[in-house]
Amino acid sequence: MTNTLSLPRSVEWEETHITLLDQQLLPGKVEYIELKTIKDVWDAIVTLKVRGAPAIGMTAAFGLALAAQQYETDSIDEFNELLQKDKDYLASSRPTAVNLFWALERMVNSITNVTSINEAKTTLVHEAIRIQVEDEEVCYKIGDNALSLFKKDDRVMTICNAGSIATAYYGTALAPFHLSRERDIPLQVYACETRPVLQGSRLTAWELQQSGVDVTLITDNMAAHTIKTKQINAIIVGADRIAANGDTANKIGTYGLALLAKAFHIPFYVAAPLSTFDPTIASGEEIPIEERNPEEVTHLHGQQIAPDGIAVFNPAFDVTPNELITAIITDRGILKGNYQEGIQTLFNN
Ligand SMILES: CSC[C@H]1O[C@H](OP(=O)(O)O)[C@H](O)[C@@H]1O
Repeated sequence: MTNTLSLPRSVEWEETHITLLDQQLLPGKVEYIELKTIKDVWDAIVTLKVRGAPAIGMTAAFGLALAAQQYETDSIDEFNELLQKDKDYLASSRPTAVNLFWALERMVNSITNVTSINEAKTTLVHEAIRIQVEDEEVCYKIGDNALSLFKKDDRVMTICNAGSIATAYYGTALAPFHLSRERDIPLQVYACETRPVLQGSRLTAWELQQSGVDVTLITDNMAAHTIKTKQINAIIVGADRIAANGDTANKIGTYGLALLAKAFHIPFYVAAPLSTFDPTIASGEEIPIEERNPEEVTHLHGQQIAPDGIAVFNPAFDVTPNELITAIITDRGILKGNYQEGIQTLFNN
């Protein structure tokens, strides 16, 4: 895997703190902040300074490792109690992306057999780094598999940001676009701005520009007209949680794009690592959908754009039923057809 790209990285472990790209300041400012406490990490996840399912999981893993370095106890049992408390605290930051809970569970399980406090502290750091390194390798494979579904000059639509800054590197839905630059398979990307937090205009448009990908920004309500008039060939999106039957939670607006894909008879792809699957839930009905601060809808960069006292519904995600998904692209291959069986096979091997 030769990395000739120079994409921004969302998070880095620095021993005494975590360095984080503050995604709330993009695209105007490319600024990195230092997270020195577990509260800093929790706040960064809640306020979307770091966002994107895999990036949330990685950052929480680093946050748990950082907190554990400060534990002052000689008892392994007490160490584990402190770790469980901090794990539960970080797990309270956001409810939908299963990567957060997957990463935290993996971190706690990593010290099951340690015999000393120092070994526990070192193991936690190494496990968090392993999660990040593995995610970069996984995203490369997702990009490789996704690119096989596109041909030269295809016009592809996407929503939100499932890019390099939402993962360890490369991204999931955006990975094929970054790799297409390296392999001279020019693609045209149409990025939905993704109200209300604007991950599409602020992050995806910026990220794809950084790697020289041909990207055009549209507002979310332009999607149908754009698919028709620009003859979009396919839609590809990320995921925050995929149920055992393939129902997929992703950024609000994704379900609408899936319905448009069906109406226009074009493929609708979901790109995701195995850490975004939740085989413990049967269907999308069980996926918790985060509802966020109404001010994300009533204000734009601090400017009020709706009347005082207006009622607001601000779900951050929606669930696309599996029957609207043409294929789920993973690092282990491309799932099509009976997702229940395909996902079961993925997790049994
Ligand atoms: C590979 S990122 C997956 C996913 O996360 C984003 O949500 P948010 O920006 O609220 O964290 C979006 O749904 C992406 O598709």
